[in-house]
Amino acid sequence: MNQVSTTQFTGEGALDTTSPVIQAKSLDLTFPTNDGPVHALSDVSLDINKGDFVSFIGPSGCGKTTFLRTIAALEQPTGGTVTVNGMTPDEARRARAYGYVFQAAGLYPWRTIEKNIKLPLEIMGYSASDQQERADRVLQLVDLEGFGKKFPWQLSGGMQQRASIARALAFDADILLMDEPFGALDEIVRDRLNEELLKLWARTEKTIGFVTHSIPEAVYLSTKIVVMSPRPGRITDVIESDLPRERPLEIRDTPEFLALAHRVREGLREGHAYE
Ligand SMILES: Nc1ncnc2c1ncn2[C@@H]1O[C@H](COP(=O)(O)OP(=O)(O)OP(=O)(O)O)[C@@H](O)[C@H]1O
Repeated sequence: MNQVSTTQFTGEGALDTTSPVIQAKSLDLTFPTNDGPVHALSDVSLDINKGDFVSFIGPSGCGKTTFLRTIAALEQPTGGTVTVNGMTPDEARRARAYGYVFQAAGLYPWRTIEKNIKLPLEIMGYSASDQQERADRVLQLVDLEGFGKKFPWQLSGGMQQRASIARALAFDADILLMDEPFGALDEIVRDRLNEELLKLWARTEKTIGFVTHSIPEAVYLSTKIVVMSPRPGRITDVIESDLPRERPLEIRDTPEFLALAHRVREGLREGHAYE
């Protein structure tokens, strides 16, 4: 049977909706340092499709952040290629193809939450009314309605991290890159934010790349779990999750969840055996 083509054409050129949103091919990255070269990524190839929630898990220093930063044009690969929506990472950054959420919320303490969200929009020259409309909408998306006039220090750590997610969403980018956004939070707050992030993902249909150290977090959130080896970071396993998209926290006690967690743990162990 002939496959129906879903290729669409836009004014800016062809956009093939069947091709991956993010595609890494044989990516290699070595940092030159005073103590000699640090080989951070080795032969990393990966396809991320539209609407995927992809987690990256691996030991400390294996290159998870470096991989995310390469996608975001914050690092230059020394070999191989990455494309984002068919563009180079640099072009994708200029096209505002993604929002980036860092480990620390990184909010300016002297600006209110609303003004923190508006800052990048201000720099980009959005009109005052557009800024306001966007700030209101994203505050609602992360359940921070009514907190826009507060200063960061008036909010809990979890709320600050939600504000930083709101800031990353303000551009309406289809891709959200998140580097251990909940790593510094306690378990209970982290659980709640994980639940909220899944709801946000379902509502907005974003494509998400998410770095974590936590096996349960990776399994709970992801449609695809990418297991990496110790430095130089290589991909040792890509696990497609068959869990339903709607996931109450209790799903973590099911045999299906535990089987996935087991496979991730085994993948991490095997990665260590390479050293
Ligand atoms: N700008 C840089 N210059 C030199 N070395 C770097 C640079 N950035 C990262 N590295 C090194 O590259 C390796 C990969 O770092 P990266 O932060 O990507 O790892 P990670 O898996 O995200 O670690 P963690 O889980 O601890 O955050 C590490 O050894 C790190 O020290």
